[in-house]
Amino acid sequence: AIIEDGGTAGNVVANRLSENPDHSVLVLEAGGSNAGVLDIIVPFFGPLATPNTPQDWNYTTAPQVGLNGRSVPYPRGFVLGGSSSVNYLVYSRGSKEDFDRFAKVTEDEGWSWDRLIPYQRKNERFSPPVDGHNTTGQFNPAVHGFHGINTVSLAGFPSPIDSRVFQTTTELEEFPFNLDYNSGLPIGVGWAQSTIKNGSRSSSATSYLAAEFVNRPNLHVLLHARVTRVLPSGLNAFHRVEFAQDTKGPRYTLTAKKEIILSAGTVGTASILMHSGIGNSSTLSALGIQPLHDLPCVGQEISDHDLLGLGWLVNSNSTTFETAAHNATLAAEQLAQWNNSRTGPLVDNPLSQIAWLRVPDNSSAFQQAGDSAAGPNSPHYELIFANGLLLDPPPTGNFFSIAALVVSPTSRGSITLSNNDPFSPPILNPSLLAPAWENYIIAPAYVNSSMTDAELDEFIRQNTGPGLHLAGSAKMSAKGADDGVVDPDLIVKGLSGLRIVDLSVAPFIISAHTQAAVYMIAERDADLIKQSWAGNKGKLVS
Ligand SMILES: Cc1cc2nc3c(=O)[nH]c(=O)nc-3n(C[C@H](O)[C@H](O)[C@H](O)COP(=O)(O)OP(=O)(O)OC[C@H]3O[C@@H](n4cnc5c(N)ncnc54)[C@H](O)[C@@H]3O)c2cc1C
Repeated sequence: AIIEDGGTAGNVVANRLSENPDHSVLVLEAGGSNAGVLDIIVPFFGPLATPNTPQDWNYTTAPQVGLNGRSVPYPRGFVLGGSSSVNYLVYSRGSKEDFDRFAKVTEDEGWSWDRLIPYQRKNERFSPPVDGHNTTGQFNPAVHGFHGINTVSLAGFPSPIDSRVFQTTTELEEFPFNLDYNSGLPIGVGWAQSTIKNGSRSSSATSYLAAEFVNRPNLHVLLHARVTRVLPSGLNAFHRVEFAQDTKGPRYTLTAKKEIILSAGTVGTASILMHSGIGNSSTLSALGIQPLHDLPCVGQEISDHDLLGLGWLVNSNSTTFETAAHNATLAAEQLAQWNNSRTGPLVDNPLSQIAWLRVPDNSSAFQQAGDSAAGPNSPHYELIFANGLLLDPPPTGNFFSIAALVVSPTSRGSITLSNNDPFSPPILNPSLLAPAWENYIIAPAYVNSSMTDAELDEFIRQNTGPGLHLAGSAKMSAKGADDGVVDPDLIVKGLSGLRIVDLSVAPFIISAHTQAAVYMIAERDADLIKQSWAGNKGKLVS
């Protein structure tokens, strides 16, 4: 099999398929190695890994109507491990209802929460935090996997805001305590869980392609290999892939004996499909691309979360980010501590608690826009609490920050091509904050603001950016459905030899950060692939 590409999902599939020595697997990854890149490895530096770095695709969105016409950077991992190598490490699965909705629209119970639990466990190796503190009361062991491949942990360095955030849960009933937001019932305030192993990032590259796996003789990884197209191999069959190192270099072609598995992420997968002639035939013809398979849903109805970061000046000098940002000697000491013993403030990503919340049931937003969440136990918005101002704090002052995200958006955007050159970036329109509903959700988080509604609206539009969880450019739908791009087994509708395994297949964006969902999707589909290759449809082969 040829797997394009070595991202979050791609490496899962590569690992699982190469468990069988009879399967030969090649991973083609456009970016370079994740090894030795400090901003990737050190959890606290995660937000520095993008944007505009060598490991970022460096996309910029089209002007966003909801953001007063602003275009904003849209990072995606351009490196082995894909976005799992550059993300902010939050591990959140979403609600049970999110996945039960997947099962309903695809008419495949296999995508339901209950049926995905074994795949959560195959992925997750829940491990103690590096400082070895007593984690009783910080998570629910009953809902975690302890023997998987990808390490998940709680914070390993205490923060002065910890007790204050949880004090709120005893004082204000709209912020209830939730022992574990990864139970399928996320509503409330809980301890953040993150993809951290012994004080370093755990990505799909460090876990699923760890030495014991990547050294298998039947697993090959080719870096700096940019897939330009998938090519037909017969009537309605695509088993060939074309790739190149750069725009002027030669194009190479390889043929997969079994399948090509496209895992280039929501942006990359839609782009490759369309450059291959798979998409809306009339739009592709107009760009000079020969249409080969009419699938108008490719690149359509994508969605992302909206993120608004806010900071408050505080009368404390113990905020983690500013103390180091204002003091180069301290920053060097922290890095030395991390280097020497994998302890200290750099062992964590810069957040300790997360709240997943719903707009009150009596909000007028429901009358105007309906309920965008997957169900009554799924959040509309999220608050992330952090002990400092993320990125470039002012030269003086200490801050507390809250990032607010709309996690059940109604807005839908698109990915389209601007020309027929596979090396040109696509036109990326996540349609952030477009319908009024998104503002209704973000605004209640700040009801105490002294701003007028109009001023608040303007502030939100000027300061909101992407949640970076873009999903749904190659949606799965029920077999035989008129819409969608892939069937529930993730094979491209109407074709053989071509499967898509990444977040592009999500029929809805989930109400959580998305890497855990990608791991679940990939683990399940790896099993489906093994079943179909074994010609043994009823039985799991793993
Ligand atoms: C900055 C940032 C912060 C985030 N923070 C979080 C977080 O804290 N928690 C969370 O859960 N989620 C977070 N996310 C989102 C999450 O990481 C992604 O949803 C998830 O990793 C997507 O997985 P994927 O397999 O669909 O795509 P990716 O992991 O992006 O993988 C796609 C891979 O395909 C490669 N590729 C693309 N096109 C080609 C081509 N033409 N040829 C060859 N290779 C190609 C890419 O280089 C990449 O390696 C964040 C994302 C970003 C970018």
